[in-house]
Amino acid sequence: MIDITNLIITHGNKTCLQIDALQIPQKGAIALIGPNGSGKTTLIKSLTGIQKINTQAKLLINQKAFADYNNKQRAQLLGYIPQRFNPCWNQTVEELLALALSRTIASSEVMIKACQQFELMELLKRHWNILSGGEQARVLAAMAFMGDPALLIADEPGAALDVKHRLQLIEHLVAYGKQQLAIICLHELDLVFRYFEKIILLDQGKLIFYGSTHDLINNPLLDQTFGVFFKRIKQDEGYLLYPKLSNP
Ligand SMILES: Nc1ncnc2c1ncn2[C@@H]1O[C@H](COP(=O)(O)OP(=O)(O)OP(=O)(O)O)[C@@H](O)[C@H]1O
Repeated sequence: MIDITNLIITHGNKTCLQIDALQIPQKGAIALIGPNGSGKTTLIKSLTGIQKINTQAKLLINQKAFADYNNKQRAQLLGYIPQRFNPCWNQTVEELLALALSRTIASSEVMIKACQQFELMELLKRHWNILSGGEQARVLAAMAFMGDPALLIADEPGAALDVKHRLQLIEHLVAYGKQQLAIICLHELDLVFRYFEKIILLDQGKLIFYGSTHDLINNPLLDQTFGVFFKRIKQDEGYLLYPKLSNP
């Protein structure tokens, strides 16, 4: 479903992202991880068409470059939960959801379902700029899910959420990956190794691992990349990672 070759993103003389080849199938929930500045958001911006890519690169989503889709097709193709969002003016939650709905072919029932799913009913008349960070994150998630996109991308969607809403959102995203493709950038490695079956690991702009969580968990690459020593604690549902700065 996603086919990337020769992707190089530079800013000034710094190469911020270089991916020689990466193919991702059309279903699954994939965690995108890496230290600060490793290129995760740059990859997400490349996938969502926000970042201009080099002319030699091939970046295809369902065999077509993002630029070759029209606006309506893009809305059905892609749902995006950004790290930060500022609406053009200070709209209400209801207006924002209606705007997102108008870009899809979904019925208004889908909007009601999204409101229930993300506990937005009480917030519908509230304006964006008075919402808390976590409330804003739930609105963005609802907007992205409503179109039932083939590809759902989330950039640190749980960062502002309390523990319950964070788990709910991660579970929605992972469940979404059973039918469609969801790529989620996150720093909470415990959640990664508990919920996700596949991982993309970036370091200093390079793709250094793409594969199963099972293959990465005991790989020293994980410790080297993050510059810490992880104690891996096996749980029924996955692994808890306990990081230390020095080798115990
Ligand atoms: N417009 C830009 N101009 C210059 N440098 C940029 C620009 N955008 C990104 N970078 C640099 O590219 C590198 C990768 O940035 P990116 O935001 O993709 O990292 P990240 O992995 O998402 O980091 P974080 O975990 O901190 O969010 C960083 O060193 C960043 O400073």
